[in-house]
Amino acid sequence: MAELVLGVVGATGRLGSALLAECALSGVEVGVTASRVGWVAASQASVLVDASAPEALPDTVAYCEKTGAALIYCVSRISDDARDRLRALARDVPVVLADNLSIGHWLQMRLVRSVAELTAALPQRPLMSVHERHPVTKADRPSASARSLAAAWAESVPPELCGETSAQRAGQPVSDHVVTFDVPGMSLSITHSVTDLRTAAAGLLGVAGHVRGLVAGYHPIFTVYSDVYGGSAVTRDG
Ligand SMILES: NC(=O)C1=CN([C@@H]2O[C@H](COP(=O)(O)OP(=O)(O)OC[C@H]3O[C@@H](n4cnc5c(N)ncnc54)[C@H](OP(=O)(O)O)[C@@H]3O)[C@@H](O)[C@H]2O)C=CC1
Ligand SMILES: O=C(O)C1=N[C@H](C(=O)O)C[C@H](O)C1
Repeated sequence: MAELVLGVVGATGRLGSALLAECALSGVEVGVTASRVGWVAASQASVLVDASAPEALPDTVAYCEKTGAALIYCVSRISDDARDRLRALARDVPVVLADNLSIGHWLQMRLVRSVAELTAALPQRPLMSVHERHPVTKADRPSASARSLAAAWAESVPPELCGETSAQRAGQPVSDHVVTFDVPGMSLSITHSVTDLRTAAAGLLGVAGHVRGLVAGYHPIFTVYSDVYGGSAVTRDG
């Protein structure tokens, strides 16, 4: 298989620049960068990462269709129309939907599923709620990660046990996601905090080679991490 060459759409942004820095540290070639100013292609990317904004999707899809590059899509606001375009692209190339690239999010998702399994036979099952916090600069709400956490719980419990998802815009970069399980007289919370987007960039580079070798199709980042780092509790996250 050819060498991994990354393309980064949104290269001047918070996540994109963390990715470029991580590529420089690990010696991964970056063949394409893009921002609102335009696209710069020094060599053909085998994996394109879109860490930009919903408006970039047509150019991103066109690049992957033309070159066969796999796509890792990180933009957190995905309209129904965008989802349809991504699913259509996934007929031809691997498309990874990356709601949250931090390994901590993968662990938190797995813990939510474990709590669902462990509480299935309890006389009273907990109500789960999700709270997410991002800085005031985050454009959308609730976060993609918060929606995935709520969906993971909803897969295996009745609707009355699915509590609120709340969103707060305040505080430090980058994010907190807290899932809380309540039964009368007791609460259990599991918190995932990200303080530096380097963790997201490192998570992505850890699986980029694997993504390049995936078959065409729609692959949630949750399943990618489960494939690479083990375990079998695999369902959807997007
Ligand atoms: N999955 C994950 O782990 C994470 C996901 N995200 C998500 O990634 C996305 C980007 O976040 P963040 O880095 O904070 O955003 P920033 O606002 O810091 O950066 C946005 C980037 O996208 C570029 N851009 C905007 N519009 C276009 C366009 N039409 N064509 C090409 N490039 C464009 C900007 O270019 P310019 O400089 O020219 O404006 C800039 O490089 C968000 O949806 C965010 O929620 C963020 C962090 C982690
Ligand atoms: O915009 C961000 O910063 C982040 N967005 C992602 C999300 O919407 O879940 C992941 C992480 O929380 C950082």
